[in-house]
Amino acid sequence: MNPVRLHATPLAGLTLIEAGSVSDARGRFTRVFCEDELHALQPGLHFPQINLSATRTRGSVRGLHFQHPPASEAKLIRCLRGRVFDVAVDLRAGSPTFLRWHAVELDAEGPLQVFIPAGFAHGFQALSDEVELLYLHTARWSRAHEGGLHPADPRLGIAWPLPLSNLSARDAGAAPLGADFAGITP
Ligand SMILES: Cc1cn([C@H]2C[C@H](O)[C@@H](COP(=O)(O)OP(=O)(O)O[C@H]3O[C@H](C)C(=O)[C@H](O)[C@H]3O)O2)c(=O)[nH]c1=O
Repeated sequence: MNPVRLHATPLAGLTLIEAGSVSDARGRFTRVFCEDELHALQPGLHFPQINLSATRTRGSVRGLHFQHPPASEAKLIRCLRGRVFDVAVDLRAGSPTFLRWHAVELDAEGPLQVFIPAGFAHGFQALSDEVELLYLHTARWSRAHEGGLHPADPRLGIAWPLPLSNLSARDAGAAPLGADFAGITP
């Protein structure tokens, strides 16, 4: 099996994971997560909740979401079907890259996954129809601690590849970031 490779990004802790896989005449076997291999990302990495979303139409956007402390969460994201423009925004109070975003294209055929540390907001745009995304969460979902940003928030300036579509009422109604927003301490 090809070894897993970790790639840093300009946002400290946000890491691209080139998952280990082996291909043969039958197809491909991919190791999505291994405690030992990904210990370097976060000691004691543990995922009490795993979610799966299916998005039907190209251009649809889900997010940007995060959870406030004490329910702040890191996420490991894997595209299982189609292709997405996956975005993480640094919300960590005092971070030198506060409110900066970074995006990566993930697709079901490639080895790339992304690890998003606690303190980041996450969202994605479907670049194909029929997208499925797998999320491994380091915290349980807590409606009381949910936070959200509008994907078109002018303070973020995210360069989405396609016109935004199919936002949920929650995402479309997300309040713009106030000038006084100082971030979260995960
Ligand atoms: C996350 C979650 C949600 N829910 C309920 C809440 C809503 O009634 C429904 C859909 O949740 P939401 O509209 O937040 O789903 P998305 O807009 O697809 O958000 C997801 O996609 C973006 C990109 C993310 O990063 C979030 O982690 C993830 O929540 O499931 C649950 O019951 N359990 C859960 O763990």
